[in-house]
Amino acid sequence: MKNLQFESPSLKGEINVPGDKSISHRSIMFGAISHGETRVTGFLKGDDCLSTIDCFRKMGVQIIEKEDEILIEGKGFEGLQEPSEVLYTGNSGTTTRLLLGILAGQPFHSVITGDESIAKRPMNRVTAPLKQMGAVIDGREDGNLTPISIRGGKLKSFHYKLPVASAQLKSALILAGLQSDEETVIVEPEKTRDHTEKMIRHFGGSIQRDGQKIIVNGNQPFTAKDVHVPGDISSAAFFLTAAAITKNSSLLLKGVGLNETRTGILDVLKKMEADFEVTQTNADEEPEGQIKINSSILKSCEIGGELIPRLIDEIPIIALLATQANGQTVIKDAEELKVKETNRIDAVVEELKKFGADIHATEDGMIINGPTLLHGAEADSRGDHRIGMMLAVAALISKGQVKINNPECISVSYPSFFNDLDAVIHQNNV
Ligand SMILES: O=C(O)C1=C[C@@H](OP(=O)(O)O)[C@@H](O)[C@H](O)C1
Ligand SMILES: C=C(OP(=O)(O)O)C(=O)O
Repeated sequence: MKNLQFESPSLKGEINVPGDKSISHRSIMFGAISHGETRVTGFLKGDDCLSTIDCFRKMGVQIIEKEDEILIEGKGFEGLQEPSEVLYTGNSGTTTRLLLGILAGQPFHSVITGDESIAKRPMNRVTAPLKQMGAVIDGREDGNLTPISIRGGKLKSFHYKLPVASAQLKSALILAGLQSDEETVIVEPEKTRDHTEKMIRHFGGSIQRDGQKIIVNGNQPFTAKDVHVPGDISSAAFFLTAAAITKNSSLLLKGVGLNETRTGILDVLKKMEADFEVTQTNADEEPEGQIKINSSILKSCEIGGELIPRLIDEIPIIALLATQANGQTVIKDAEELKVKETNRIDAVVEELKKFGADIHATEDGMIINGPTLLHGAEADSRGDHRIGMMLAVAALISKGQVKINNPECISVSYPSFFNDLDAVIHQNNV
């Protein structure tokens, strides 16, 4: 339980945003399936990414964790070994789904399982196409739910239209396709984060994109290459919101990843007329920059369509932002929120109602009327890191005490969240 109470806090100063979770996962995976030593800097030592390291170690990959870098001794796809233990993916959907794609091409048996949240998340979207490619997969509900066992092997050429816009599904199929002798063609309904594609090119491979179609050939050799992980814009989103909705705030967020498949939150801040400025500091394949944001007078907006995959993990904090915007904000086309760490439509709506927010759930999102004065509440992260951080930011503008149940889960994606928050708060703490 975390008790928070603030008196008109302002946020001032700088934050070095911790490493991007999606890129950190992929740095370990590509380091492992390439040949030679990969050095990763900026790696996010959050629980989810540590689960990825643990699974690859169980497959015989040597990974050394140092204070500020990770060293991976890559052995290629062919160097992965049959694990003698269950591969435990913790709370991480990304680890579970991408690993299934890698294991689909491996001629050995393994079992994947995770925590109680993972046990409820649909894996069919990945296991069904992987079975069609030739992997032997079983699990609860015919391979939909963990624990899942998989025996991979030779994979067939595959053309597949993704039924949902999911970077995890796309990436799992790409990782399987890389182990096939033939071509894999994937069509996505909407463009999702493209870190896997960028990693392939970074490690010396090739992958083509033609509109919504992605084409990848198997049997590509990957060569180790150092990876610099930029800061996670999904983590920065909590502080962007915190600064925008508190009075007399001015924050500088440094080292933020600006991959355009991830910057939907910036589009929303623009639509809401927030007072912020982005300066790109490098134009690498994964661009990076800094964002200066001040207290803002916000306007409501509509969020849906192609924007959704570009901000899917930011919706809980965007909902809080919307409680402080003038007018009605409508979030739609976001059914995918129901199959995250929690049902994030229900979790956001039910938890924010406890603070007095004017918010209600719809089939594919939520409707929020603002601005509303929030009051203290006893709230629950429900074991979902993004809900936990959203509640902590809500506490900044709530009159009275806020109690957050199970704040520990925040370490999944942002272990230093409360330290960073403490460092930028200027207030009369009660
Ligand atoms: O590929 C990734 O790294 C991720 C993709 C998204 O999930 P979906 O692919 O299920 O949309 C996102 O919600 C998750 O936090 C990370
Ligand atoms: C949905 C998330 O992660 P994952 O799917 O990897 O558990 C998230 O980080 O918000």
